[in-house]
Amino acid sequence: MTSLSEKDKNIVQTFWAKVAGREEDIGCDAVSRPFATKTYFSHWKDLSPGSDPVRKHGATVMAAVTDAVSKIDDLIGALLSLSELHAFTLRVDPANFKVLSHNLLVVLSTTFPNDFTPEVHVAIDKFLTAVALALSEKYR
Ligand code: HEM
Repeated sequence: MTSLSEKDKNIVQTFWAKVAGREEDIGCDAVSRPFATKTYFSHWKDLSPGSDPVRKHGATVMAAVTDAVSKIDDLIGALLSLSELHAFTLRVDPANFKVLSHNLLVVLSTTFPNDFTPEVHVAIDKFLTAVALALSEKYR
């Protein structure tokens, strides 16, 4: 398991306080960026970047990530039911978690150019990797 140091955890939690209230915009932007969306979301009426369902889903994903920040000491436990959902019900290829993590990093860095220092970049990257790993738990 990727280990987040106490320092990493503090950096993630401090940075995430700035994200609060902007989850919908950030999530919408991150899931709008081209990735394997079409494969899994073909049942949606409008898949275009920024469409209502994309915006709503962006907010849902970000709410889950924000929740994970508050449970940073037990990410596997916190994300177990979501891992089950993605593995067994949605059958999402876990490789996509990495793509979404990267998209989120890009959006966070451009949304908060001054706060996204190299130190923050490393801590958030480690955190999102740990989230992706926790979401992959039920695939094994
Ligand atoms: C940080 C990574 C992710 C988090 C935290 C996350 C979180 C969530 C949450 C909270 C839901 C709603 C669950 C519910 O309705 O009970 C959801 C649904 C879903 N997720 Fe994820 N997800 C992530 C990554 C992905 C990726 C990478 C894909 C596929 C490329 C994906 C595909 C889906 C699909 C297809 C649904 C159902 C959407 C619908 O039809 O309404 N997720 N996810």
